[in-house]
Amino acid sequence: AQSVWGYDSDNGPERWHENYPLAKGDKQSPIEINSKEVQHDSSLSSWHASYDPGAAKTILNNGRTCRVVFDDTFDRSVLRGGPLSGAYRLRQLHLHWGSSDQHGSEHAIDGVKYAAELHMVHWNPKHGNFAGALKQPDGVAVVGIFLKVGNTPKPEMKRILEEIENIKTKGKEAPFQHFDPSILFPKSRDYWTYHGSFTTPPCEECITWILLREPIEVSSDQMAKLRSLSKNAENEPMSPLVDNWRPPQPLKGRIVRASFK
Ligand SMILES: CC[C@H](C)CCC(=O)Nc1ccc(S(N)(=O)=O)cc1
Ligand SMILES: [Zn+2]
Repeated sequence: AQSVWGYDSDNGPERWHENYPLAKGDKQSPIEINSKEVQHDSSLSSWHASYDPGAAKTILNNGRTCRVVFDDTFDRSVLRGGPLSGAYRLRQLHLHWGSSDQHGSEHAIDGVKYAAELHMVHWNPKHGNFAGALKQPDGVAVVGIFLKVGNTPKPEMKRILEEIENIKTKGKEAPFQHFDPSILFPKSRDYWTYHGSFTTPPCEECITWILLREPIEVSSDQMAKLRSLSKNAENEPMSPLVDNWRPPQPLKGRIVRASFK
């Protein structure tokens, strides 16, 4: 029987469409960004995040990623501006990473893959709730931040990585409070934006992607910490949680706009 979707050969991205037909849609994510084909759009305004550190609730390992969950029951932590109209509520953030520093990001820029990619997931409250928002083309907005291995690692990542000890195996969850995720943003607000999908099943095409051009730096040790997470539950055989990324999908004529020249 088809096991639940994942990133292994028997349940990975090449087979998702068997249970999730949207995976073969024509607005799928991630994509390969080719700078030469990007259109600079001077009408794109800058985006603004106003997050309440008190909205952070818990951090969990769901066997596929490490996710921080926020209180999104009212307009408490919101993203606005850029390609968006209205305020989108921050719901969760999570990461995708590789088995080595040379790969792990989902989007690629001119063939360059980063060691990891952090996603901050927001939804449009005009659609009532998250489940309703993912049925709408303007339902969800995800800010993507690339993580690059370098020698001036960003101390702000430490808070998330320190919690990893407490959520080593699938199903583990720990309190994660008083955290403002905007400390993770790089200096530059330059971004690319395009319309796409969840990069995991059910692959709904409801996402306005806002990909930040400037990566944040992490150390190789920090990446090793991320790779010490397991996709198995506590009493199951050890299986490292690595390579939880979907490869780039066909652009199918979509335009990628840049906020910068
Ligand atoms: C039932 C709908 C959905 C499974 C609820 C869970 C969820 O939030 N999924 C999700 C969110 C973000 C991304 S990504 N990687 O940022 O494109 C991928 C999947
Ligand atoms: Zn993601």
